Amino acid sequence: MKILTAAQIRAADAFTIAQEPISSLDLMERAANAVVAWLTQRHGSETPFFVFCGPGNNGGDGLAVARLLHQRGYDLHVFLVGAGPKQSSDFTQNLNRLPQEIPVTPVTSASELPTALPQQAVALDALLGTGLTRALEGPFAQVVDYLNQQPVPLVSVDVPSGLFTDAATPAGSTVVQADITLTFEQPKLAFVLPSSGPNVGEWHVLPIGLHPDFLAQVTSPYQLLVPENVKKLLRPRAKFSHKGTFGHALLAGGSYGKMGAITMSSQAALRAGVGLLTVQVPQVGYNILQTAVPEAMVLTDEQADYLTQFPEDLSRYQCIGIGPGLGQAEASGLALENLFRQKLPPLVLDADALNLVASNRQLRQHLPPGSILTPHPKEFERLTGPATSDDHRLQLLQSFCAEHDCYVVLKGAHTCIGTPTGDFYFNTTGNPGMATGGTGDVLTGILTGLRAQGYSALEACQLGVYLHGLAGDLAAEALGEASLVASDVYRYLGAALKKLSQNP
Ligand SMILES: NC(=O)C1=CN([C@@H]2O[C@H](COP(=O)(O)OP(=O)(O)OC[C@H]3O[C@@H](n4cnc5c(N)ncnc54)[C@H](OP(=O)(O)O)[C@@H]3O)[C@@H](O)[C@H]2O)[C@@H](O)CC1
Ligand SMILES: [K+]
Repeated sequence: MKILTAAQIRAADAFTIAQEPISSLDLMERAANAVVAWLTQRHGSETPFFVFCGPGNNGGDGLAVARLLHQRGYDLHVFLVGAGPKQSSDFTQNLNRLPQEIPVTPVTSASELPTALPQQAVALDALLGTGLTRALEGPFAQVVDYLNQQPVPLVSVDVPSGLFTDAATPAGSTVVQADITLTFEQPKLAFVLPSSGPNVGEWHVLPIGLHPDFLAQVTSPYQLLVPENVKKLLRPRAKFSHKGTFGHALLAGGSYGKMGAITMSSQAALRAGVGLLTVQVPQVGYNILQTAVPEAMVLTDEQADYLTQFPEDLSRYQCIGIGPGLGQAEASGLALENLFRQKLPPLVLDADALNLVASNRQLRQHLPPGSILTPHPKEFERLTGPATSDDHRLQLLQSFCAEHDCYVVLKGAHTCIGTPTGDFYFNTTGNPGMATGGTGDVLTGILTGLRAQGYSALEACQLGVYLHGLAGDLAAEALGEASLVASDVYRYLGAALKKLSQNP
């Protein structure tokens, strides 16, 4: 699903109005109906709604929602901020359509607001949407501060007011802290970035029938990984297939005290469906691997406690995953240098393999093209230098992927896949329960397992990142977020694969 800029959404809106055709007022009515359908499914008519409207079309949406909720028997209170000469014509028409019984309070300062909203109420933020041109101040900022302090669910229409959708929101500015954001047709970039995402709360995309021709032809480097698209990547397993059909992966890593990491990667590669798995570990890992992962073949290093070599014949492997539990011994770095000089199958690099690459220019310069790197933000900044903002981080991601012709899976609440062509894919699965040691090792195993099966680097990233999060979601559903551990993620990988393949 494409993530569009405010300008592209305005163009989609204009195209739909001209081509469907539909009046802008009727399109607003459609948007309002979508919001009302969502709200009435979750809140009974005993819930009073307090609707805060700005002067533009976001405020117009709020007024239409208020009228439609009133028609369905809800108790409504409307507050207007900034109405006057600037109000849009659809706002004015919806204000005129508002039934007399709904109390309307114009607000020029916070002192005109009720001391506190009743606890059973829901507040609707329809102050400003995609038409925001500057940081909030005056009555807008006061009302937003007030709303952020109310002990009631705060639902933003389209965008939390004060949040810039596709540019950095100025530091320290006042922004609605929404519990829920109901956004129209397409998600916005600010929703998936770490500094603005928390303002959006839980967000839902409500389709409002913007013209499919426009949405099909508009281009965006930013995409969301959604099940409908990810599912298409899955390859069914044919009846006459055998273990050789599904590739042979090599995982290399582990060191004294860190054998769990490579063990979990191994489990995950197998659960991701790889045909054969060989694991290269230091001697200390031999018994551990053979016992914990009997399905894997194990090769041991000359060294007892850390890796100093890779197998000589690499031609039998369709993908090599390196890094989980590796440690940063100098000899391990040298082994990587030697490896990068060879003709190699596709690589997945994680954890200490990334730290070794970050601290060694040689390694960075000889990074094999087409590799997949899976850093968390700190590891990423070790590779690229510090990011000063979310936007800057995306720029660094784009230039790193282009320069090294590689794929970077930048881990986070909405993990972002960067590609050599400058595209970004944001994940939609996963939960805070997965912020626990070892989930990254599981991801490395999944990616290695998929890549070895013949999925392209981009396909493996999209499928792997989505399934990893989905497995975490299924595990959290069964066990709760707090108790979730990394091994739960690979244990639920089968269920995730099944769920994705059955997605309608
Ligand atoms: N996409 C779609 O298809 C559909 C979109 N729809 C809805 O339309 C919304 C976009 O509407 P919109 O363009 O009228 O902009 P909106 O956000 O209401 O604000 C503009 C007004 O605010 C003002 N203003 C700006 N910044 C300000 C500030 N900091 N402090 C104070 N004032 C500020 C600005 O005037 P300015 O002062 O900048 O000249 C102008 O008066 C969108 O989010 C969605 O809800 C649906 O109805 C149906 C279909
Ligand atoms: K809003």
